Amino acid sequence: MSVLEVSHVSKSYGSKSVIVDVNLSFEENKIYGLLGRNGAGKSTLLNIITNRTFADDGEVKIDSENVADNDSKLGLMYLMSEVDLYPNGAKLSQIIADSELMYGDFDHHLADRLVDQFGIDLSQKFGKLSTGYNSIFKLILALCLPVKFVILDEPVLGLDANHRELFYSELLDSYATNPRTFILSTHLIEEVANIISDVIILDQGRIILNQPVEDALAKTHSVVGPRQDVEQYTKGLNVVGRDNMGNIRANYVYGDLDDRPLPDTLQLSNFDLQKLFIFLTNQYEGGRPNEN
Ligand SMILES: Nc1ncnc2c1ncn2[C@@H]1O[C@H](COP(=O)(O)OP(=O)(O)OP(=O)(O)O)[C@@H](O)[C@H]1O
Repeated sequence: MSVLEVSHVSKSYGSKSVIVDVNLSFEENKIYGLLGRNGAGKSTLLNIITNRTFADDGEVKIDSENVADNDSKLGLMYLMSEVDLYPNGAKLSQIIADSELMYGDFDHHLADRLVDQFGIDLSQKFGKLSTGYNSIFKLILALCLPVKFVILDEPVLGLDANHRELFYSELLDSYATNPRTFILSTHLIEEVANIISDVIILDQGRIILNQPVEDALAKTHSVVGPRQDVEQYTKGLNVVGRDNMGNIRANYVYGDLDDRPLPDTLQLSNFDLQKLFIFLTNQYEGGRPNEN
């Protein structure tokens, strides 16, 4: 069982702390969603994990071995990001051949299907690809290389809605036939909410949530009804957001409810991951977040 562990990792650029004492454990065969507002530090963290950027403090290990300058461990991860690692003049088929030399087995069967479904021509030169096809090509590499940790930073950048749907369905298909660990960093929370098993929220370089999606959603409660009743019922609870609709008030609670019976005037339901993300990342703006 391969586990990727991030321990006490910190990174600053000049006087700005970008990653602050981050501890994370990525277990085998899970699909993690790494979420965070612009500038939260997601790309920096993924670059540190894959040894493309050096941390000031802390370490990244796979199965208890440090990954820094450790080719056998680095070869277990593939980071797809908007940074292009391939020469503009290289043909896509050549990049696939070179990647296969570097990583070992390449799933040509899956690649052929993806090439066909996305309609990409492998005789093209990398530098001539449109933004969307640049992402599509790198996604094909990510899904077909024999790595245990597939790390995707903004995977659907530039993809149209049809291609995004196709990618999500192919990702799930590929995961089902060949379970491994995926880390998806994205702003399109609604699109990945049903795909990811675990959610990690990074805010100003700190982890403010790290849980199975199911557990996180089970702690979301929207309490709707007359303003006074809502306020009374949610007093003392962890109210992370509020909405007003005329005389009707919605208070959004994250955490456990207490044993008080729900008054007849109030309606209780759960709310979704995107709302939770917005509330938590607004709440902690400039403040001191707590893990979980
Ligand atoms: N090479 C660098 N030099 C200086 N500052 C940097 C560098 N790389 C990143 N930063 C800063 O670190 C912070 C985090 O950037 P990062 O790209 O990791 O965030 P992100 O969460 O991926 O953002 P986005 O969602 O907007 O892509 C930002 O304030 C950014 O300006």
